[in-house]
Amino acid sequence: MATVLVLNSGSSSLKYQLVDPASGRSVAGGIVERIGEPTGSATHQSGESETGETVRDARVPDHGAALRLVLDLFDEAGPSLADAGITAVGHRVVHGGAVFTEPTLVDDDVVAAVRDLIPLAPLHNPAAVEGIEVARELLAHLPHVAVFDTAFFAPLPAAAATYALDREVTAEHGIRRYGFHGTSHEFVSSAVTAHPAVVANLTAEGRRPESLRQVVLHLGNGASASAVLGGRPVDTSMGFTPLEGLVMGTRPGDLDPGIVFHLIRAGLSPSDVDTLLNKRSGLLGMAGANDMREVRKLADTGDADARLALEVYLHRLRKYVGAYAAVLGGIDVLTFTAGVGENDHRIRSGVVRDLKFLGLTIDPAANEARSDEARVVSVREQAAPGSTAAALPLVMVVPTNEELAIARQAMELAEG
Ligand SMILES: Nc1ncnc2c1ncn2[C@@H]1O[C@H](COP(=O)(O)OP(=O)(O)O)[C@@H](O)[C@H]1O
Ligand SMILES: CC(=O)OP(=O)(O)O
Ligand SMILES: [Mg+2]
Repeated sequence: MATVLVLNSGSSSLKYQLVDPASGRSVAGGIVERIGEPTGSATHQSGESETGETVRDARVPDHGAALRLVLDLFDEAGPSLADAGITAVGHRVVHGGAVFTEPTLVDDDVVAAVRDLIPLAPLHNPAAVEGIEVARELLAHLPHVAVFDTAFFAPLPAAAATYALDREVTAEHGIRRYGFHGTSHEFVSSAVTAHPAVVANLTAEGRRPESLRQVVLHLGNGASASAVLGGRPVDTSMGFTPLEGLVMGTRPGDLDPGIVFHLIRAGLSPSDVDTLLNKRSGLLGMAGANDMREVRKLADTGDADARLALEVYLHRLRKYVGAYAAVLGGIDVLTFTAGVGENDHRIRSGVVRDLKFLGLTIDPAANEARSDEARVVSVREQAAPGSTAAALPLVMVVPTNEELAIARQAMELAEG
């Protein structure tokens, strides 16, 4: 067996998985949480069953310490990394700027370039740099591959990627829409294109996959939407940084830039505003909790702030789906993914409920059923007489797997 160790360094967490890219199986994995806070914890899963779980509470000062803890957990709870057939380490890097549009073998120059991009992704790139540096030290015998969130969106059409600013300023500062969560948008939109219900529809209608119009909603702690035509991105909601677009756990998404100047003139420093927008806004700012499960709980007990936060969240989503329907000239498949998108059926029905004019529907039983599989949750009208496939447009739930996508790309590059 040949495996890849995938590291996803977040601002305060380190997620990791040992993946067999050939079978898609996750051999082991886990998460170190609350890095840099007074109390941290690690949860390590040494197999696919719940029983193989080891939990360790400890203060974890930085991402280097987190990786050391992970390697200790592999030593103690297994599986042994020495016998796991690791061929590469894959690193998720959020911002690749204009420099990185493909998975890249890491050397000192690559680390330096990722460090130079820190101002564009202050919540994400510092952790990636730290994770890569420590991993290269502790796992020096292995090739390290960086996979960038921005890569999938590099071919965005100029009309979507360009900000309507002074062209000299945009050129001098590299200002454009880069887009993020690209590994997830690519993985999910490809899974949709290959899904039997979609293939059957295209065949029944005599259409080629190149004409498939998709909107993908990646709703996790960070959240983004993409419009994808025949597998190529044509628009996305995150922009120069991962701040723009949808309402997120701690980020506001779209915002009048005039608010920033107003707050600075009112006495906040640029770094205060940065912290406000990256860490204290979104669901957390409006409702006091960044986790959708907690916001729901509060709303269900009648908390007015939480109810408003949910309305703002849904309103923004409907706006983007409508906008992307206009960009694509219609929607064939609307897909929900990531923590909120995969698990919260009320968000899904809340988005689709008012989009009947686009032909989008929701089947309550299918929508509320629990499953880890890619599935159709819209009403299953027949695509053609005698066909078992539901007619387009479809609403789908497709679990994302950024780790598997990174593992495949890292393996491909490492094996040359
Ligand atoms: N059962 C659930 N119902 C609603 N929301 C959920 C559920 N499980 C997880 N979430 C949401 O998903 C988020 C995490 O999503 P995830 O895709 O793992 O994000 P990230 O990769 O950004 O950490 C949580 O913050 C929470 O808001
Ligand atoms: C780019 C981004 O927002 O990533 P995450 O959702 O992991 O915070
Ligand atoms: Mg994520």
